[in-house]
This record gives sequence, C-alpha cells and structure tokens, in this order.
Amino acid sequence: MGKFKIIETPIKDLVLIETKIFRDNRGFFMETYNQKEFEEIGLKLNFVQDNLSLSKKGVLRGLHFQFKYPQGKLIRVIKGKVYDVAVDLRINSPTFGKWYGVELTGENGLAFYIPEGFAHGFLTLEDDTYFFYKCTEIYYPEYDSGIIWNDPDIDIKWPLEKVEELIISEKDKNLPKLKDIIDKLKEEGNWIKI
Ligand SMILES: Cc1cn([C@H]2C[C@H](O)[C@@H](COP(=O)(O)OP(=O)(O)O[C@H]3O[C@@H](C)C(=O)[C@@H](O)[C@H]3O)O2)c(=O)[nH]c1=O
Repeated sequence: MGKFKIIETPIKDLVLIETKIFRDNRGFFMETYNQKEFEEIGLKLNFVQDNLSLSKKGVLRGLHFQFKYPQGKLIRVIKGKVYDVAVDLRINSPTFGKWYGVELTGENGLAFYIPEGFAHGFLTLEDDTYFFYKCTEIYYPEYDSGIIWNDPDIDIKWPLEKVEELIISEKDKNLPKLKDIIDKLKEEGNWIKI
C-alpha cells in the first residue's frame, strides 16, 4: 500500500487520511502531502495557500467558510490536540447541516480533508497546539463568513468537559446562525450545490 489511506466519514467527500509513519530511534518521519499519491487515492487537489496557527488550550476557532471562492482544506495538527469539526453546507447535499468531528493530534498521523462547501472549526484540547492546513483557494477577507459555534440547529457536541475556559475571538462570538444565512446560501449561483 501507499503512504496514504483514505478513511471515509458518514459525510460524502469528507475524508480522513491515515498516513504512514516511519519511526526509528531518532523519532519519526512522515510525508504530509504528496500530489501523486493523493491523486492515486482519489484526491486531485490544487493547493494555493498554506496556513499555520498556534493556540493555547480551550481556544475555539470557527465555524468558518469563505462565501465566495470557497476553500478546500487539508488539515494536520503538528503538535498538540484538537477536536476538529466540519459542517456540510452544500445545497442539495443529503447531509446538509450535518456535522462530523474528529480528534487530530501531533502524533496520530491523521489528516482531515474538508472540501469546498463546508464550514470548519476546531477546539484545542492542549496548550501549544500548532495547527497547519493547506487551502485550495486563497484568503479573501471580504468573503470571510461563518456560523456561530453553538448553533442549536447544528448541535455540535464539542468536548467542552476537557477545557476549563473557552477562548473565542470577538468576530467568532458574533457570527450568525445557519438559519439566518440559509436563504443567502440558497440564492441561485451563490454557493456550492451538489
Ligand atoms: C484565515 C486568514 C487570516 N488572516 C489574518 C486576518 C486576521 O487579522 C488574522 C486572524 O484571522 P482569523 O481570526 O480569521 O483566524 P482564524 O480564526 O484562525 O481563522 C481560521 O479559522 C479556521 C477555523 C479556518 O477554517 C480557517 O479557514 C480560518 O478561517 O489573520 C490572513 O491574513 N490570512 C488568512 O488566510
């Protein structure tokens, strides 16, 4: 088998990627992305921007998406631990409004591929969490959009018992609910349909 293996999630096109880790007495080595091997497992992607964020424990970033020029994101935690969540916002998707969450760590070798058309957010479960992701579209601040992390209609089960205090940006505290933006998403030509 190759160095990468797809693990399906209950949401179509939203996948985890198990990665081969070469361990020895120095530590480990792993490839984190390889265009040819990704194409062989069905992920033909064109990345144009890489991002890195550092967070302390209890930081919640999200739920974000780019309304125009949506971004696919290939995510890895380099150090630390997060609970990472994607929400399907693709119009006509049988799983529209459904979420999927997974624990990513600096050690478990798991990557998460979130395609265009999803909102994304994460909660850090350890201090000094380095969160790295590759994007299929560049950042357009004017189209930066989001949904509030605790939207009752989405009802994400964040593992909040694992943190003492949530740390959220002012921008993220004021994001709308899905029901307030759904009409805008559904307007013809505005957003991703499947
Ligand atoms: C996302 C982003 C932010 N910035 C700037 C804008 C701002 O001054 C500063 C911090 O931005 P934010 O507060 O939006 O950063 P953050 O809350 O970490 O935003 C990220 O959250 C996760 C959940 C995602 O899915 C990402 O796509 C992105 O939206 O960095 C860029 O220059 N380029 C970028 O691509």
